[in-house]
Amino acid sequence: MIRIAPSILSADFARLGEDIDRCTGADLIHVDVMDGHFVPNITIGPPVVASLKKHTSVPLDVHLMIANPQQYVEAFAAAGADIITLHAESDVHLHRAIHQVKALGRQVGVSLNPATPLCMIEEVLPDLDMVLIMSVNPGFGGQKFIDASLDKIRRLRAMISATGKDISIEVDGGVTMDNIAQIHRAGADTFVAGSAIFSTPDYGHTINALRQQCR
Ligand SMILES: O=C(CO)[C@H](O)[C@H](O)COP(=O)(O)O
Ligand SMILES: [Fe+2]
Repeated sequence: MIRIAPSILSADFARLGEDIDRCTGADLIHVDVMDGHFVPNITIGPPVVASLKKHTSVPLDVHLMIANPQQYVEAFAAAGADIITLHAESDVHLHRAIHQVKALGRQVGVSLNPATPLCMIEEVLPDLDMVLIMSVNPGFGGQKFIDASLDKIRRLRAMISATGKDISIEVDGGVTMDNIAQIHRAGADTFVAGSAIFSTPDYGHTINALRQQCR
């Protein structure tokens, strides 16, 4: 399975619906939620997710880069998030937060910053639908892929194999036409791409080309 998830952080917020419609072939729409505390940037909240839900049938992949995620999980689930991903660094009670998302009937992911080791999720890995490896420091689009992420993805794939469960590895940050095949070979199956898609004239064509690079 290969999933391409355009990150609307790089879309034109004044024409969000139109930009999403132009993402033909997208498997997920990646929604970056930033609060100005956990990361040094502010983006969007549940009302925008609710509007997107009404606009598109593509599943919404909500990446929470916020402090106290447990306080907001219910609102994002009610707004229509299909996958809710929290950062391991943002909640010392990660187990509770994961089970809060599951109890709301949503798929759950946990994200790790580039400096956070894989052992942070060892105890909760079998509970997860997805692990999101940040391949840039979160907060902004258009940054360069951190090459050390490749080895981290390989080690995570081995950890997942040992669980015997079907857990996705999503990679977010600096994914391009030039490196997506290498990231796929390392073990990732879900690819977030913001600037690599929204800086091109034909988003659908670029999504298809990114997928073809993995084949
Ligand atoms: O979570 C994110 C940043 O914190 C974004 O999803 C990510 O940066 C995508 O942008 P690009 O593909 O341009 O790197
Ligand atoms: Fe993201």
